Amino acid sequence: CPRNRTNRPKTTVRVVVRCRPSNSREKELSCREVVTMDPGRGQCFIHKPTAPEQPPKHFTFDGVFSVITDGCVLLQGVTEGYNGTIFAYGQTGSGKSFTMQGVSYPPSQRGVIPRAFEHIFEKNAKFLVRASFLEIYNEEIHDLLGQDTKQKLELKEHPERGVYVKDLSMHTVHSVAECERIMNIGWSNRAVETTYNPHLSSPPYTLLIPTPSSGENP
Ligand SMILES: Nc1ncnc2c1ncn2[C@@H]1O[C@H](COP(=O)(O)OP(=O)(O)OP(=O)(O)O)[C@@H](O)[C@H]1O
Repeated sequence: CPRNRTNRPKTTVRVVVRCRPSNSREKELSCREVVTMDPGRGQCFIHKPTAPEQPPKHFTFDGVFSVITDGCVLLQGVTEGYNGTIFAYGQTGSGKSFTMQGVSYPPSQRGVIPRAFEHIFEKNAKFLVRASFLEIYNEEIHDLLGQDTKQKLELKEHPERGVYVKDLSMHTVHSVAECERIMNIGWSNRAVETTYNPHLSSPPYTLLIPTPSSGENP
């Protein structure tokens, strides 16, 4: 992507598309894959299966991935003191959770979150890291790491801190393993398993908020 002299991306918002392979249900239904990717050009092509002679529609993004990328560009900014957010957007079952969490084996399929944790705790990096994990479901906020995950939390605004969630628990983490432990607790406390649940009018949104601040990690 275009970069300035400090090697930071020029734009503050980058849109990256990831395409997942067909799952077993789609294979059983004999669904055809209609999306192809050109990661080199950051392009994504949609083919019309009923008219293969027609040129595909193409769309250009900041990045296009058929495999997981890491969050290092974002984390580089965070460790320099900037705020950063990864916003995973897509219809249910499109692969948001998989992209963020991934699987530990094969290593190429590890998610953005564990890769980002490793980047924060990599050799020589000294940060105090606290993490929160919340879910927004039916316009209610729940703390996935709180004592009572069913308790509704309130969104507040502070003149200096900005927007924050009142009483959201923060957990100090010292290692990648601790981050993974709390991430797993958070995932298991989610309200519902949403993939392929067409009856949900309002799907839940899950936010993991690691907060590095300068200073020794005690
Ligand atoms: N890149 C991928 N490679 C292999 N399997 C994938 C990939 N992406 C997603 N999947 C699989 O597809 C299924 C749906 O993915 P996932 O649960 O991440 O979707 P989602 O967008 O988070 O859905 P929801 O909004 O319903 O929570 C899962 O079984 C997941 O393992």
